[in-house]
Amino acid sequence: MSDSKLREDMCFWAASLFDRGLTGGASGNISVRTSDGGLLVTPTGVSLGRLDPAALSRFDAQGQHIDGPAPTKEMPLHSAFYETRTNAGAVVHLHSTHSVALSMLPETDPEDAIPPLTAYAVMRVGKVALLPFFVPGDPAMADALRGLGGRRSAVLLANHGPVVASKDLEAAVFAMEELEETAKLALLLRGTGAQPLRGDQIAQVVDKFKLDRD
Ligand SMILES: O=C(CO)COP(=O)(O)O
Ligand SMILES: [Zn+2]
Repeated sequence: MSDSKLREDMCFWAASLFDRGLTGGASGNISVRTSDGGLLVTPTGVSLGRLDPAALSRFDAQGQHIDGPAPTKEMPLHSAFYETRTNAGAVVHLHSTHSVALSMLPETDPEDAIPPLTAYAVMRVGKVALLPFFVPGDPAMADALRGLGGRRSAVLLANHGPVVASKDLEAAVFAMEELEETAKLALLLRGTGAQPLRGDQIAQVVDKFKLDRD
């Protein structure tokens, strides 16, 4: 995909996420792999609702900032995803309300923070690791992600928000939408006795769509 199309797509999806209330103010950030092995990254301190395609941060394949404004302060976290999941083509981080709420509940399983309630949660999100709280921009967040060895495509930062990596930007946005909707369902259903999918039902989905879920 051309650099200019990637820039347009980033602005389109960022505005779409912002307009749907999935992240507010100047929260959240996005990065996308370019065809030369570099990255296009949202600048720090900007609203995802008002990105300018001509004002994105650009990195080369060696990870050097080559032009555009200063990148998101979560660059170490984004880089850690690309390092550990070599087929990742995009990373999206938001402060979406229901996921943030779930990250604080004592019953949230740190190994499986977004329960497998629906087939699409299993297909698009998989198991989500809950990482501890870090101050935004702390490079220790990247070390915690590296500790997962690339086994998870999505993580939930405690008291902060979700981060998703996928093969391209559209897939990362779709996975993020599914993650947030599943977190919303989990909160709505709290205390009702509603059942997540059983192990054998998850296995059917994993088998049919040839997923990797360990
Ligand atoms: O969500 C954010 C920090 O976690 C937003 O930070 P940036 O504006 O630096 O991208
Ligand atoms: Zn954040």
